[in-house]
Amino acid sequence: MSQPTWTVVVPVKRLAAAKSRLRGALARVPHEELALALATDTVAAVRACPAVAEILVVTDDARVAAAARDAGARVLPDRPGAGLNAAFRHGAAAAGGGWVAGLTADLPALRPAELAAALRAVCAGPPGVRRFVADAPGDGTVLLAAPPGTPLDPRFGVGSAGAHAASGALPLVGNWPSLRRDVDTAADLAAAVRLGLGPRTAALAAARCPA
Ligand SMILES: Nc1nc2c(ncn2[C@@H]2O[C@H](COP(=O)(O)OP(=O)(O)OP(=O)(O)O)[C@@H](O)[C@H]2O)c(=O)[nH]1
Ligand SMILES: C=C(OP(=O)(O)O)C(=O)O
Repeated sequence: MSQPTWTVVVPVKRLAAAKSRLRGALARVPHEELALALATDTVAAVRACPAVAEILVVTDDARVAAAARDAGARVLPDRPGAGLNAAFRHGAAAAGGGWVAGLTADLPALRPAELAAALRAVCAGPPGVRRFVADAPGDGTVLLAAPPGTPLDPRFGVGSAGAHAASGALPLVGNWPSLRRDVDTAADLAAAVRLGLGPRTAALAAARCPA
């Protein structure tokens, strides 16, 4: 069987408001540069994943939109402007009915091979069932995936791993440290440094060690 090709939806908040818990994590690096680097490295890693046919970045930020287009993504406006899950639903609705995954934009250490392995595991799993990858601590979600004909039905937010499980999605259990390493805090950034950052975030971190 040939590998299905995926549409991956990546919502990104306006940079001025994004990643507020990370503010000040790299001394003298402007916060918006760091937030932009995280999203750019995430999108570049998705673009390098052979299972992915299209990336839909949902954002109202002009700098994010430009970087996303440069990295090969299609950009959608952040409609209806009602938060993260609404942005995921908007992207999924534009995806055209195939295999769809929602991914957070704060995965600067993401390795394309780990994303490919997770997407393969979805395809090999039970038909018609949504699957999710919990973040490294285990309570959040980095990836939610739905087969054709199954709504993505995102439940991202605090405690989203539990919310996704309660809504009928099944966890994926692979050893994918770079996929699970979302960066919300300075400590998360330090953990991502240890895994190996994408080039844009690495360039910022090289000058300034995270606290
Ligand atoms: N398009 C869009 N993306 C969002 C929205 N809210 C969060 N995101 C994105 O969703 C991903 C995960 O969200 P969080 O980790 O909570 O990121 P955040 O809200 O920027 O960070 P904090 O301010 O620290 O809570 C990040 O990549 C955000 O950019 C939203 O309202 N619209
Ligand atoms: C939005 C989420 O991410 P975070 O925990 O990074 O805020 C989530 O895990 O659903």
